[in-house]
This record gives sequence, C-alpha cells and structure tokens, in this order.
Amino acid sequence: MENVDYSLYFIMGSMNVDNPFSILEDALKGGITCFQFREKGRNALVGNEKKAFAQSCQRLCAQYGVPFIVNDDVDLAIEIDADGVHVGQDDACATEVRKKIGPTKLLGVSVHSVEEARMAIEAGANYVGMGPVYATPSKADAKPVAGTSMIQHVANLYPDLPIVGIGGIATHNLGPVIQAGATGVSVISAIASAKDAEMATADLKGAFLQWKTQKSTVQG
Ligand SMILES: Cc1ncc(COP(=O)(O)OP(=O)(O)O)c(N)n1
Ligand SMILES: Cc1ncsc1CCOP(=O)(O)O
Ligand SMILES: [Mg+2]
Repeated sequence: MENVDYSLYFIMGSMNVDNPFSILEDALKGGITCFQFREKGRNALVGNEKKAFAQSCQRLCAQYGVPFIVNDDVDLAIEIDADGVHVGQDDACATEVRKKIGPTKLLGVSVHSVEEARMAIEAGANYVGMGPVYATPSKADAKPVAGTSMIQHVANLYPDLPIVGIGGIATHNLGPVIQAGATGVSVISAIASAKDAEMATADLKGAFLQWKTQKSTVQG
C-alpha cells in the first residue's frame, strides 16, 4: 500500500464506548485518514465476535478509502486481509511480522528512542508511532509521558520516516506535535469520547492542516 495519509489516524475498539460502529462512521465522515482496530483489555470482544466486528469496521473503512490496520493481532490481520498491522515493543517482533504479512501490507511499530526507530526501519516499518506525548486516559500501561523532543530527534535523523504522535492529543495541543516533525497524529479519546465524533474529527483535521501549513510556511 503506497501513499498512505497518516495525518489523522483514529484508533478504536468496542470497549468503553456505546456505539463504536457509529463513532467510526462519524469519524470517517469527519475525515480520518487511517483507522486502527484495537480490541484489547477488559470487555474486549474475542474469537468470532472480534473477527465479525473487525470485518464490519473494515468494510466501512473500505467504503471511505481509509486504510484499516489491526493492532497487535497479526493472525487476525492476515486472516481478514487487513491493510496492515501495528505492533509495539512488547508485541511480536517487527521483523517476524514483516515476514508474515509480506512486503505490501502496512507495518506500524511503536518506538520510544532513536535505536528503536532504527530497528523499526530495518524491520521494514512503513511508519512509527511515538508517545505518549501527553498523559493519556486510554492506556493504563502506557510508558511515561514523553513530550515531543524524541519525535523531533527521530524526525531530524530520519526525515523520510512517517511519524505518528500518540497519547493525549487533542485539537488544543496538537500544534507542538506537528511542529516537532510528526507526519500525523493518532487519537482515541479526542474522537471516541467526543459528544459529536464527526465534528471533533473535523476540528482535529482543521487544526492539523493549520499547523502543517504554518510549519511549511516557516520552513519555506
Ligand atoms: C499509531 C500507534 N502508535 C502507538 C501505539 C501503541 O502500541 P503499543 O505500545 O503496542 O500499545 P497497544 O496499543 O498495543 O496497547 C498504537 N497502538 N498505535
Ligand atoms: C494506544 C496508546 N499508545 C500510547 S498512548 C495510547 C492511547 C492514546 O489514546 P488517547 O488519544 O485517548 O490518549
Ligand atoms: Mg501493542
């Protein structure tokens, strides 16, 4: 899969939300550019129920031409022919995942240092997720808040590597993430917990575009 737009990358599962399918539909209408199916933890669906829900989200994403990426579950990603998979440092080894999914599927890897970024590139990652930038309400076992300095460091060293900032990102604090050099932002609660997911998505997209334009104007 080529030319993926990582600018507004929404992550969601069925946990902790009343109507996940309609939230995803609203997020797609509002303009998300990537979707990650993250079904894990307490109250998460398993087995056939997980697969069926993943496939309904996948079909919806396909209608909007938005890549559908599976979190952690490499076998599910392969079984349903997802567009890609995202793994962290404590999940399956990225090099092995690349071998399993083949050369054309998207591979995302969570990284927290230059060394992890270098290894992700070597493993064939298409993009890296970096965070948590800010405190997050959505991941109990998140690493300590990292701010934006490591994003800036990795972006300077690897200018061709797409970087997605993650963790506590919302319209009001997205600017520093883009200024640090992130290609895009990844969010759960800013969309999934919003009163109006479509409007929240459109607001995030507007803020993203504004900061991106400002960055390229300053850079010339
Ligand atoms: C885009 C993106 N970046 C980072 C993560 C976090 O992955 P991981 O550290 O494996 O944690 P879990 O999401 O699996 O709990 C992500 N999912 N997506
Ligand atoms: C999956 C994940 N990885 C690092 S922070 C995080 C959760 C992001 O959720 P939110 O956008 O609600 O802070
Ligand atoms: Mg993981």
